[in-house]
Amino acid sequence: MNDASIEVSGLRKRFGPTQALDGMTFSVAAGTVTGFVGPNGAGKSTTIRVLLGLDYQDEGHALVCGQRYAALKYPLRRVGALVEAAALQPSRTGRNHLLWLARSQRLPTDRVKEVIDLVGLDSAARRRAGGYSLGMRQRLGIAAAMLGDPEVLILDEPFNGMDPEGIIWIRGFLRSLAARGRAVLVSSHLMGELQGIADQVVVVGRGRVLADATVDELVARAGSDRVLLRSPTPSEAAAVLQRAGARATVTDRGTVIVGGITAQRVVEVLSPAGVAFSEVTAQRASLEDVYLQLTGGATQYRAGTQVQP
Ligand SMILES: Nc1ncnc2c1ncn2[C@@H]1O[C@H](COP(=O)(O)OP(=O)(O)OP(=O)(O)O)[C@@H](O)[C@H]1O
Repeated sequence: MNDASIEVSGLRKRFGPTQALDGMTFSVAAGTVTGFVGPNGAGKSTTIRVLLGLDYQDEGHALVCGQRYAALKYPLRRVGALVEAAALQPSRTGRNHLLWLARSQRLPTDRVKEVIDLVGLDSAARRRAGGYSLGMRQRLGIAAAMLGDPEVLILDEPFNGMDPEGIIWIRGFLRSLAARGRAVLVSSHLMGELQGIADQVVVVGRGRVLADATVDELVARAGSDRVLLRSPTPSEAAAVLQRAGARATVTDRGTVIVGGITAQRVVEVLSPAGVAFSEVTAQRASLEDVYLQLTGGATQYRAGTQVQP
């Protein structure tokens, strides 16, 4: 395995009655962005905290750059992390916070100006960090993570509190890091945030990996590509398609959802049977659909209701 990487294997961790990690296993290669996604309580933060030596596993191992974080000689030069945007001294300016960090880690203070520019905090860097919005604090946290120009970046929910411009920025930023050979692990509880930036997606639930695949593989694995059909005689259309071996369901809006055959095949079946139709549209399963399928049984908490295990 390449040196600039993350390797998590068989991690188990219990907090009292809660099995937070239950055999968590995955790796992140250099030059890639890996999305780490799962519902609240799935074990993402605990995994990241163990990787960074902020918490200890009961079993398994968690390595960064081939070593335990605690064994790294110059950790900030090897691994940059964003774990808690709020960990700030509010009376300090953003710039002073970074200067203090750089000095305390024996990193060159010239780097402070570079990382401020890198994250677009130039205009706010001399203001007290206590007055920063959550999005600005996230940028400051990312600037801090970048101080040592590390090989590995681990970001826990960096999109939280970001406005649309910030989200676009962070997406481009993470891609550019991967293009420069960095290994990037980015957690999120929203799959959509990772579409278009993650090379690999590790979907987790209840402390273990539910899927570890590329975005395309995940969507294909779900096998839920569908065809939407509009016909003045939906029941007849559905019956003809079912006789041809397709799955066809008439919705309460009078459309027909067809599965198991392509849009072109739908046309080929309906036309000779004399069934009229006004629309035949191929619908690709979205990453969000796949995520919901994968994590449906692993969701611990949903808005307003607690789902029993
Ligand atoms: N210090 C702790 N003490 C007790 N239980 C904990 C502690 N830290 C985490 N847990 C529990 O472990 C489980 C995993 O939590 P974790 O924060 O790792 O999940 P997560 O995937 O990061 O979720 P979120 O998106 O909500 O941050 C949860 O059930 C959580 O309540």
